[in-house]
Parts: sequence; C-alpha cells; structure tokens
Amino acid sequence: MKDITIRNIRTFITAPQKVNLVVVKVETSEPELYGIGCATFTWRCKAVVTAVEEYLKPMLVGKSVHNIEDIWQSMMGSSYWRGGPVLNNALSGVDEALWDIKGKLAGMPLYSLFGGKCREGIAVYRHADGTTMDQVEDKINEYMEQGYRYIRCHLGLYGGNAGGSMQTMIHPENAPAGAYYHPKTYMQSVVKMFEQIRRDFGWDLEIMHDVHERLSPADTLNFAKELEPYKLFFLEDALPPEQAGYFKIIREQTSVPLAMGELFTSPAEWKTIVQNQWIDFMRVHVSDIGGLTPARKLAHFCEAFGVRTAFHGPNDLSPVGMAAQMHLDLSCTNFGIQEFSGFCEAEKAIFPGCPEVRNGYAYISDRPGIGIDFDEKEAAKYPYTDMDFGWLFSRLPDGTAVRP
Ligand SMILES: O=C(O)[C@@H](O)[C@H](O)[C@H](O)CO
Ligand SMILES: [Mg+2]
Repeated sequence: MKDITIRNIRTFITAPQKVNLVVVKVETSEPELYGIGCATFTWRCKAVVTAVEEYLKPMLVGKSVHNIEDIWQSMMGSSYWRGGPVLNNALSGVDEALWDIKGKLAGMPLYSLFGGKCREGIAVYRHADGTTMDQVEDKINEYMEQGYRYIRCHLGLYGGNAGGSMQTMIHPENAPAGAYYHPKTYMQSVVKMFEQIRRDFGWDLEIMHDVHERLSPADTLNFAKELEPYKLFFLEDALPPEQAGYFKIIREQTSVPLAMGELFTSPAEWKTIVQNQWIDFMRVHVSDIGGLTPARKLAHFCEAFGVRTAFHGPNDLSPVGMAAQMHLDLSCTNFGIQEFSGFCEAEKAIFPGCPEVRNGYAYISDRPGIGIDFDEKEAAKYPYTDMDFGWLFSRLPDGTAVRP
C-alpha cells in the first residue's frame, strides 16, 4: 500500500445560518486527495480552532493517513488531561476527515466500508415549536404534509411556560436577567399539549419531547409518569449528565422510552446507563465525543444492550457532520432515529452533496468517503458571527441559575 501522508490541516469557521460551524480540512501528499470533518462546538468555536491549529496540526503533519485508530489514540493522549467538548471536537474534525480520505482511497462511501446498508433511507425527526398551541399544530401539519412521521413537540422555549396553568412567577427583588421558567407550569403545559396533539392528530404520529435537562430528578420522574398515556417515541435528555444515575429509578418506575446523551463527552458517562439498560436511545453529538472512531464503538456497544442510536442533529452541527453520522445511521443495525434540522440554501452551496430528505427519509450521496464537499469561497461569504448566549442562562423563579 502506497504511503500517503498528511501535508496540511486547515480550519474554517463559517456561519451560513448565523450559527458558527467549524470545518477541518486534511490535505495529503497526493495533490488532489483531501478529507473534511466537522469540529463544530459553536459556543467555543475559536478554542476548537486553536486546539487544531496550535496542537494537533504540528503533531500530525507528515504522519500516514492510513492508521486512523492510532492517530485518534495519539491525539487523545497528547494532552494528558483529555476529553471535553473543545478537545473532542478538534479530534473529530481530523478523525472525520481521515475517514473521508479512507473512503476516497477505497472508492467506497463510508457506510459501505462500515459493513454496508442496513436500510435504504434514514428516518428523521423534526422539531415543531411555537408559543401557542395553534402555532405548534400548524408546524406539525406542515411537517406531516412534507411526509415527516416523527415530530418533537414544544410549547415555548426549552422549559417554556407558554400555555400552562397560571402559576405566577414571582421573582425576588433585584433578580438578574435570564431565561426564567417554572418547572411545574412547564410540566403541566407539556402534558396538556400532548393531550391536545393526540386528540387532533390521532395515534399514528410518533411524538417526542426534549426536557433539555431542565428538571430535577424527582420532577422528571413525575413528568415521565404523567406522559405515559400519550405513548411518546421517546422523552429526550430528561436529566443532566451529572444525574444520569437516576435513570435507574425512572426506568424502574415508568414505561416512557428514554433518550439521553447530547451533552455526553466520555465513555465514563454512558457505560453504566447502557450496560444496565436504563435508557433506550443514545443521542450523543458525534463531534462532541471525538468523531466517527468513538461513535462507531459506542453504536456497537449500544447494540449489545438493545439501545438504539438517535444522534444529535441540531443546526449547530455542520452538514459534513450530519452526513458523516448518517453513514453510521445507514450501516448500524441498532439505528433508531436521526434528528434533522434542515439545510438552508447557503449551506447547500457551501457543502455540495448535502444529504437530501424526501418523505421523512434522509438519503446521503453515494460518492466515496463522506460524500460531501466544502466550497471555501462560498464559506468565506458567511464569516464568524457573535452569537446570543441568552437562552443558555436558565433560571428558576427565585433567580437560581439552572445548568442544563
Ligand atoms: O436536541 C436538540 O436539538 C437541542 O437540544 C439542541 O441541541 C440545543 O438546543 C442546542 O443546539
Ligand atoms: Mg436536545
């Protein structure tokens, strides 16, 4: 096998939807051969760029592109204190680009290298939200008309209080600004929302809801029980990662299917809940755990315990990251569902070969590797943008900060 080495590693920030995306391009000793990967940690994107350019690039230039596992392990070990979303995203950018290169060298789309298709299309779910029930139901209708059958339903923002009972939110004097919510009002409003959705849309529609780590363990348990009659496809991120041990109690007391993990960054966080079968769906953000190399291992680990995948797919994930994980969606037998947030026209121009969705199923390009390209000139039209952190400052009525 001809040795091919890493000639250069470049990073890009582009914000076609006013959300900073980070893309890594690995160029090789073969003039036309390169790979691209997703390193998007939107809220700390400049730190990721520094990690790639100042730390990974100097240690990787000149290394063979062939040994992805060894490169991944070396990158992970090279900081001694390892992991976390900044460093994992830096690894992911390089890792996915190396898989892209491997696919191009093999002349195969990655799903084929990973063992081939388990299904022809990837079922996706969409997010329907609004501040009134009419708005939520209009969105559900719109998605259903487009052929979607899985819809995550939300009244108000995360922890939103819209439409709930009249729990007055009284703050102490001098309470700081923030995204205030009232857990009880929130829970009541969601239960009422699903009651109405089942009445108006029947029982064929698959529905889910994202708690977004906003409830205490005891509240979550009550909430899950109250949602049982509405037959959710899953309840998402019911607890923050730090409280994941409490899934044992939820699992033992309710029948609601549980999805967890968009904030996970390390096997230490998922090992116990998977091997004890406390959850049903694993929904990590693939670049936040370090890319395709660890995601393949995680998916196979989950398979052994009957846990299905539901990888994170928000708009703070680049199309290359979405396409990369869709190769796993196609080739893992324990695929469950894929979150999908749509692509805007600018994204499609920057990333030629974006996955396409028809009738609620996503299809990826059959070209070798990840099958998606990156147009640097188009990307440069949408430079780094300052983003609003406001929605992350969640507070309880008395002003206490809630860490999602
Ligand atoms: O599951 C989701 O899509 C959300 O939890 C988003 O990831 C979050 O709002 C940040 O993008
Ligand atoms: Mg979520």
